[in-house]
Amino acid sequence: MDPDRILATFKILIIGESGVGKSSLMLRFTENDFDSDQALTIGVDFKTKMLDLDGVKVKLAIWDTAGQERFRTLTPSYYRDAQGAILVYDVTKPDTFQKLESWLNELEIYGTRNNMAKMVVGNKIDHPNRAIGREEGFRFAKKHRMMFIETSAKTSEGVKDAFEEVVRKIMETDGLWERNDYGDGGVDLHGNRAAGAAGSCSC
Ligand SMILES: Nc1nc2c(ncn2[C@@H]2O[C@H](COP(=O)(O)OP(=O)(O)OP(=O)(O)O)[C@@H](O)[C@H]2O)c(=O)[nH]1
Repeated sequence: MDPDRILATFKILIIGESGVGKSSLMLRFTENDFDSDQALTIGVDFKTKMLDLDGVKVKLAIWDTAGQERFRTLTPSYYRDAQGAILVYDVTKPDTFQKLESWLNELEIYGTRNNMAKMVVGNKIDHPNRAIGREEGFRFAKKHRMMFIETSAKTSEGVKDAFEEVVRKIMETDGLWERNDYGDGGVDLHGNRAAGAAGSCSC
């Protein structure tokens, strides 16, 4: 098999309250960058990234939505067909942790795949004003049968692991994903051209 072939494309959502660092996590993961003045998201933004995981290439389409209600549109289409979701809270802001329950509800209402891989992420652990302990985050995730990790988009701690664990979980879940179809000519229609490319969704 051609080692450059992309096995599959996975859609991963990032959800959570405004300001928790969703766009920053996406920027850190896709471009290894951080902006301390990151602008808030209006509507939806997405980026793609190629990932080589244990010798297998997959393409990730990462969707980042506005945390602020008034900038949230297109909700059902945002959730449609997603195989993975990252639910983010800010470890310095207890209200963002408490709101996780309603984000989880939204995921259950609009998600179209019931065995979606879900990861709870406590972000901003570099910050001195931590208010939610690691154990608390872990307990919430365990209660809802989700994975858990703490991160800092600023220092990059945990960010790669968060995305990679979601991808691993998707890959090991039967029926959650399909192989890319290259047709009989073996031409990679989705191929490396898209690697690392970024774009905005106008759908
Ligand atoms: N110290 C610290 N600041 C962070 C971290 N992640 C994000 N920030 C900052 O927190 C602020 C909000 O980050 P965003 O990435 O815009 O948050 P968001 O969740 O996408 O917000 P919305 O677009 O409104 O939904 C920005 O000023 C970021 O620079 C982090 O890990 N540590």
